[in-house]
Amino acid sequence: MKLTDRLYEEVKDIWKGYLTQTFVKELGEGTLGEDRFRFYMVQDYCYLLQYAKVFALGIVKAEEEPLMRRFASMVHDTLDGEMDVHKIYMKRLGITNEEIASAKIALANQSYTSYMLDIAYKGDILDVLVAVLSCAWSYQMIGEHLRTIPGALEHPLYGEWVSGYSSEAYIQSVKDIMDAVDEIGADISPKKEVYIKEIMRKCSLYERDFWEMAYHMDMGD
Ligand SMILES: Cc1ncc(CO)c(N)n1
Repeated sequence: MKLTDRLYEEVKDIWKGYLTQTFVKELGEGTLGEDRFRFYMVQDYCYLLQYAKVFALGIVKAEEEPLMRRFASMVHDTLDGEMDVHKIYMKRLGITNEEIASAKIALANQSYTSYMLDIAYKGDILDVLVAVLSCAWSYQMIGEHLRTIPGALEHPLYGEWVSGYSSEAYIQSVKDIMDAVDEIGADISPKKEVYIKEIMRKCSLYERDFWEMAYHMDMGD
């Protein structure tokens, strides 16, 4: 079994739960309140800026040019691929750059991004990759699930989100991360495997909390 398969085994129960969380369910059904989605967009934009920095730490820690380039393209995929979806929504929802720049980051968001950055700062290349794996891969799973709901792709507001997170380009960017995890993590010790499984699990729990935070528009203060 590949390392990514073993990591998936660790978190699959948590991931299944995402599909029944109110934010994700209502997003798929198209009934999610626009105010909740707007809150999510602002927070997720802030989240992705930090997430891009986690990849950037991969560039810093990579010893060889080809690996540096792989992380550089992950930074690019985030800032100029995934965030294109956010930019479309910002325009539509009237979220300005000024609003983003002065937005306060919600507690659950701050805790999650601080955790990923902490793991990445103190760890190695594999830790960097595993810190972002749950985020990227679980969004693909959610996108692919929501896509099967009749009308979800055509929804005037939420269709773009569903198509973005189930697109060829997004799936390829997740595959790049998974391939790197399987290559770099091919011969790790049992002790190291326990350590990265814990990262995977914590990030998956933070994802669950992020969906809850978004639905309740909860700044945590
Ligand atoms: C909170 C969160 N997790 C994962 C992703 C996917 O990168 C995202 N955009 N936001």
